[in-house]
Amino acid sequence: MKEYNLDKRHIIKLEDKSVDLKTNDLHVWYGQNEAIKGVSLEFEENKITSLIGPSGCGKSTYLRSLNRMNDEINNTKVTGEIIYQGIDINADNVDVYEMRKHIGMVFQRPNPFSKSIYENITFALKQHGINDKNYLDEVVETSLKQAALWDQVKDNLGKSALALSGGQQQRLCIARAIAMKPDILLLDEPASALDPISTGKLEETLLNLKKDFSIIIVTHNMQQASRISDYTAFFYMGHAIEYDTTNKIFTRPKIQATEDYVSGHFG
Ligand SMILES: Nc1ncnc2c1ncn2[C@@H]1O[C@H](COP(=O)(O)OP(=O)(O)OP(=O)(O)O)[C@@H](O)[C@H]1O
Repeated sequence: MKEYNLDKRHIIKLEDKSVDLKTNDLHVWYGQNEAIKGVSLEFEENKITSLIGPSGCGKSTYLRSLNRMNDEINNTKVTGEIIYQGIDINADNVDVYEMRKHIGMVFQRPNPFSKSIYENITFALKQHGINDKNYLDEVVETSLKQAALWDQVKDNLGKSALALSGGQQQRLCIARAIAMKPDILLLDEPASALDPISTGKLEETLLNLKKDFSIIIVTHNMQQASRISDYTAFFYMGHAIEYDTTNKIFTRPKIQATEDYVSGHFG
C-alpha cells in the first residue's frame, strides 16, 4: 500500500461564484473514531458536485452531515460550520426539520413509503400542514415531471409505489425530495442499486434538475462523476484532499493520490 502525504492538498475557492452551501473546518466523530477531519468546501449554486474516494474515506458521513442526518446516529459529534444562506445550520438553535425542507436527501437504496405514488409525494407536505388539493395535485405533477417519471405514472397515481421498478422508485424518491422545493439535493450513491439503463435515465434526470437545484452526490462510479458533475472532491482518510472542476480532477489532478485514484492505480 502506497503512503500518501496527507498534508498536500489542492482545494479551490469559488470566489467569484454563487455559493449555495459551504463547510468550514467540519469534523465528525463516531465515538472515538474521527471520520471527518476538518473539511472546508464550497458548493456552487445550480451545479453538480461529486464526492469521490475509496471506501471508508468519509464521503457518506460528510454528505449526511450537510443536512444533519448524522444527528440521528447515537454517539456522533459534529463540530465546525455548515453555512447555508449565511446561517450556520450546525448551530444548536437551528430547527432541523425546517432546514431539511431546504436541503433534501435521496438515499442509496430506493426507499419509497408503502403508500400510493401520490401519497409518497404529498406525505411530507401534509405533515407540514399543506392540504389544499389543487396545490398538492400541482406539486405531484411538477415533481414527477422534474424527476422524469410523470409520463409513466400519470394514469396510475393511486398505485402502490412498491409496484414500480427500482429505477422508477429511485426517481419517485427524487420527486418526493423535490416536492418540498428544496434548494439543495444530497444524493448518496443513488444509482448503486440500479441497472445501466436506469442509471442512464437517473443521470439524465440529475442533469435536468441542476437548473433548479444544487446537487451534491456521492458516487463510486468514476464515469458517472465525470459525465454529470461540474465539480469533484476527492476524499481520503477523512480529509478532502483535492477539489476542483471535474475536468481538472480527471485530466490534470494536482495531487498524486487523486491521480492514482481516478486512473485506477490507487493504493
Ligand atoms: N453509523 C456509523 N457508526 C459508526 N461508524 C461509522 C458509521 N458510519 C460510518 N462510520 C465510520 O466512519 C468512517 C467513514 O465511513 P463512510 O461510510 O462515511 O465512508 P464512505 O467513504 O462513504 O465509504 P463507502 O464508500 O464504503 O460507503 C468509516 O471508518 C466507518 O466505519
